[in-house]
Amino acid sequence: MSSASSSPDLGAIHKALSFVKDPCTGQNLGALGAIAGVEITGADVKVHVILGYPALSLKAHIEELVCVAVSTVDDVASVTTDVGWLIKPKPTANQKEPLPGVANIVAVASGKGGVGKSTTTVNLALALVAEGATVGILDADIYGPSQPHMLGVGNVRPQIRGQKHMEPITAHGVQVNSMGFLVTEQTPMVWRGPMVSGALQQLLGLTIWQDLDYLLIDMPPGTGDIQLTLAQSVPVTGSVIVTTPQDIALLDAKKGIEMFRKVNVPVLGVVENMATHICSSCGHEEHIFGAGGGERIARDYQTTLLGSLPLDLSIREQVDVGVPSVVADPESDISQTYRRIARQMAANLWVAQGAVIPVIEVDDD
Ligand SMILES: Nc1ncnc2c1ncn2[C@@H]1O[C@H](COP(=O)(O)OP(=O)(O)OP(=O)(O)O)[C@@H](O)[C@H]1O
Repeated sequence: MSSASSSPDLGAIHKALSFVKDPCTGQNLGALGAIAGVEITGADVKVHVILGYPALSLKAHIEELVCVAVSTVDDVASVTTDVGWLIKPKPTANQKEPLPGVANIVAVASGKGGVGKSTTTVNLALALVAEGATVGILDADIYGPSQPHMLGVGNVRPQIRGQKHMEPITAHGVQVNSMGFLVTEQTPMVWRGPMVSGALQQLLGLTIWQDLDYLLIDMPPGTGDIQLTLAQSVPVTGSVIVTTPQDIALLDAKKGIEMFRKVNVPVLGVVENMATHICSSCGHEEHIFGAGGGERIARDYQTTLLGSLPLDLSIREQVDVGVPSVVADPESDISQTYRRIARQMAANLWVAQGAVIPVIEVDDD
């Protein structure tokens, strides 16, 4: 900083900002189009930053990075900054019309059943809310619809509006509707892909979603006809694959990645669930389902390992009573991991150009 008598140069400020990297994408804020404005009043500078993903827990950190960078410019006396976010709809490869009230649809899928896809979906949705987004969940897991139960509203039914429209149920700040309200325990067995996709489209279209930045779809497990038809029949903007590090689950997860690539839905990354277990008596850490699987699959398929969750009693207990970890214990390591994964997923969606997402350093904030 030099004399404050003359005004700082705008070009020099932008140059300084070009060295500020967004912690999630690793790209500079200027290249991301995130510098929404620079106001110079005498020697005072105000920088407006608008990110394309919710980043409440990174806000202060990014503001500091911006202030430090701009304060090195000649003739700057003071810097203030304001980091916000605006989540815009991304176009989809299948060019389906966007749903009213929904900016982006993210399908959460797993090849294998029982790997924790629904548990991960609900915690990621709540993590996105905690980071400052408006979020809904469509429970399309016809084999085991569990979202209303995991959100503690298993006994509530959506309100019908004007004969056929449904109001989603809101729980812990997330809007939710479920295919479980349409099916009996027997129906999934006899439904084929087109029938499921028809029911899903109906449910999606007839639910009055309120200004969602993200609608997460909890997909049925598997990579067959049903899942492929689902992925093609709605305007899906991105997908996330949940797997355990076990070889058999990884094999199925690969099929999931291939399925989404086939229909040109960007794979935003892989979440490794039940990666380790820490014994509650002796504290010994074990890789029950094997080690490094998520990282391998992400590397082999040029996608991102968004993060790993441990096999932890609290995760199971908290969804069982309808208060998932991110709400039950927001400051815990587990909740922070869900929030980091959610931010990275949303940031990857922001920069997604096509089916292949570059491998990105996940910043440990
Ligand atoms: N990280 C974890 N630690 C401990 N328990 C977990 C974890 N993740 C999920 N679970 C538990 O594992 C069981 C299966 O999880 P979940 O229902 O989320 O799996 P899913 O992949 O959605 O299953 P499905 O294939 O039936 O849809 C649940 O009882 C859940 O509470």
